[in-house]
Amino acid sequence: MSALRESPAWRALAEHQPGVAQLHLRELFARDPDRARRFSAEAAGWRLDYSKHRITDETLERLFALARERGLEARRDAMFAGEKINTTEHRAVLHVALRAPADAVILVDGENVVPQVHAVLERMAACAEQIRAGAWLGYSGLPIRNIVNIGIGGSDLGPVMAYEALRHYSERGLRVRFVSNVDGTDFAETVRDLVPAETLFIVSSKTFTTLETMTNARTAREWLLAAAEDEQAVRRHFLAVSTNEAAVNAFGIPTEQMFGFWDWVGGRYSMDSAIGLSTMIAIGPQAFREMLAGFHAMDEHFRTAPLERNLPVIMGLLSVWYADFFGAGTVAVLPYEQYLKRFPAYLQQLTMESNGKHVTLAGEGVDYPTSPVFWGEPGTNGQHSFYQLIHQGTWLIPCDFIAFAQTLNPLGRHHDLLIANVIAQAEALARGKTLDEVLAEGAPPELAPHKVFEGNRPSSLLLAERLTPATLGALVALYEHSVFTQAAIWDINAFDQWGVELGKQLALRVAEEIRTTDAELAHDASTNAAIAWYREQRGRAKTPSRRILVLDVGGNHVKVRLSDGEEGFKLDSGPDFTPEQLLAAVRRHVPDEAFDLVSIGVPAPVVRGRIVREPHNLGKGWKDFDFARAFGRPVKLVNDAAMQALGSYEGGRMLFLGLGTGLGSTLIVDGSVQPLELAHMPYRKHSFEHYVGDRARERYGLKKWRARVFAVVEALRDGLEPDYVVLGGGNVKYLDELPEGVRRGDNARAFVGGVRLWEIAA
Ligand SMILES: O=P(O)(O)OC[C@H]1O[C@](O)(CO)[C@@H](O)[C@@H]1O
Repeated sequence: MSALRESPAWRALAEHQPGVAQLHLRELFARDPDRARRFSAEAAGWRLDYSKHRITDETLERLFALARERGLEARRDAMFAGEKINTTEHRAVLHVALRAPADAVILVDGENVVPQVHAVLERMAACAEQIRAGAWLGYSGLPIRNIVNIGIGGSDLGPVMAYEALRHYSERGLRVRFVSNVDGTDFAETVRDLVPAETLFIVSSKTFTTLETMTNARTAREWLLAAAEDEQAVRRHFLAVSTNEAAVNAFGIPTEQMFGFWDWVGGRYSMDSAIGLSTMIAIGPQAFREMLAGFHAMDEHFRTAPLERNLPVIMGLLSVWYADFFGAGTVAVLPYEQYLKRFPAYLQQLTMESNGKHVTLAGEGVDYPTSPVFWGEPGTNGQHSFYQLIHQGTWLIPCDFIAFAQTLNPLGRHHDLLIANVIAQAEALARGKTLDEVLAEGAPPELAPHKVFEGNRPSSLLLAERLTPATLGALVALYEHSVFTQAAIWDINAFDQWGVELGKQLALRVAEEIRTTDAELAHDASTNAAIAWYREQRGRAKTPSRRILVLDVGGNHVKVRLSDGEEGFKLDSGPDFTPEQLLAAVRRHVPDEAFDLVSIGVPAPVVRGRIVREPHNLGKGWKDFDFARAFGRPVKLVNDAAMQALGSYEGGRMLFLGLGTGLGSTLIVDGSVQPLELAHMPYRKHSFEHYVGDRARERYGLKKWRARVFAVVEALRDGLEPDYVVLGGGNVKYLDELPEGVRRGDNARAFVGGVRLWEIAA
């Protein structure tokens, strides 16, 4: 038998448990009207009501005795002193140093680490301010507006949770997203509507070797370079958070753009280190510091409060009580706060990667359950899902209810109802409903047993005034130290994670066996069969085909090109050209099986994929023509200028003017194409097109035409306030100079636009 099970305090608890197991919470409350007050404690803005637990004063005394016997206080002090308590990795465990005030002194190997922490925080703050002010520019000169954190585990869950939790305090002009899974869908869906020129990636990885993160980071690099076409762009669009400078540099991220942390910060304890850079960019340095202050307040409470009033200690001991003495295998975490929707997922790594261990610090097998499974969903959604089992199922599931007095989004009675629900759920779980009560309500006898609630289901109520950066920091620290307390009792190492290694190693081996399709398989029969199945399926599977036929229809020609073909070619069009002629010409030149999708740019106004007026410079029959039917393929129709514009687009708000037979015009705002038809709008004595179209150039001569183009650009720039203007179309070649700040488009970009039509909103 293990030393823990043989210890006097453990034995005392084991002897005491059957008596407590007989007691009902109804009875305990009835006996002691002061129970709620006596079994509540406060710290760092949080109030823990633990009166609805299946405990008596004696239980608590025995649990605190266990904590003392296991040397909890000494272990805690060793952590704060920077001792190498992560014995299997020979590391100190100092996430508490990440939130220590600047004048604190915490030594690791004789060196005070606090100044390093604050130096990194200052660099993070400078970077975050620059991005928030719109002063960090991407390769095309536009400000960064999208932040994508690439990381996994502790390099993802903390940042995601904190961003969601503190969204209310975030800069809404920035889009902050997270990619973690090696499943390509995660990356693809995350960047789907983002413009590379405005997107900054933060590659967050302590080791900078994690398979998932590095695979996603390389894909992000390719995605950026497909648009930027210049390696130099990587510097402007990538930051790194890591302890591995050499690997960061090898990726192409300079050291000035790397934010470091230290081996004494565990991944799941790192959301307040540089790993929180995305959080800081979202909420700003000041709010980030408030969050750190909240963490620190709870750290100080844990470090100094007597065990009997110490929130993390009480929570940790209760966890041990249920896991080891009631056989409760899980704990439900139920935040009644929508902003905390990712908190249960975050806690899963914190609790289970920390305390899901099977040997003691000395390497001996444990003969008692260690970490329970943590899970949960925000209230009230869970009530309409799994609460049934908590109320009437056969498992004992202690619950942590989390709620705030004030909502950040006051809306009618919503918050009163939310809080009424959390209070009522805790009451219902504790109290239950007896058979007599059910019958007294008039339930038919045969139905009565179904309506009985045993009650006596334990829960904690964690309450704070308001969700702020500080209360969030304190909440996370509360759970961190609760985890520490449990590990101290169980005599396990909460700071290593050897359990994730075997799967990683085997995945590498299997990946290689999939790649080299003929390598002999030497796993068990089931594993061999799964690999063989995938090899076969993979060989057969056709990547969903997306070969796009792009048709750029103009007044004189139609340019034709296939997305997987070589050079494009031209067909003749003209003032009598009809859609039927277009179809016939395409069929003559392009085999039907050569494409799956069609993009068509037409010199006519197109609204929501429909031609709304016949083109001026072509024949009749274009409006309402059913191209999808005629081609037998999905077709996207767009105005020809819009198609070229889409190909020239580099983010932000772009006005595109196409100088050709007529005047094409398109505005693209944040990737969304806004149809415009400015050509025939009144301008001076005629219309815009009258002054800058092909006929005007022929009639008035180049000099006048150029001056008029400049005047039209100016007028439209004043009216539409774009970030930049691109002048495209065939006639842009007649302009030697361009108005200031205007870029020259390239006709060939129409093809790119045609392909992009299938990627972004139009
Ligand atoms: O930050 P890294 O080194 O990419 O590691 C990510 C995660 O992988 C683990 O090492 C194992 O899952 C976690 O502890 C860690 O949070």
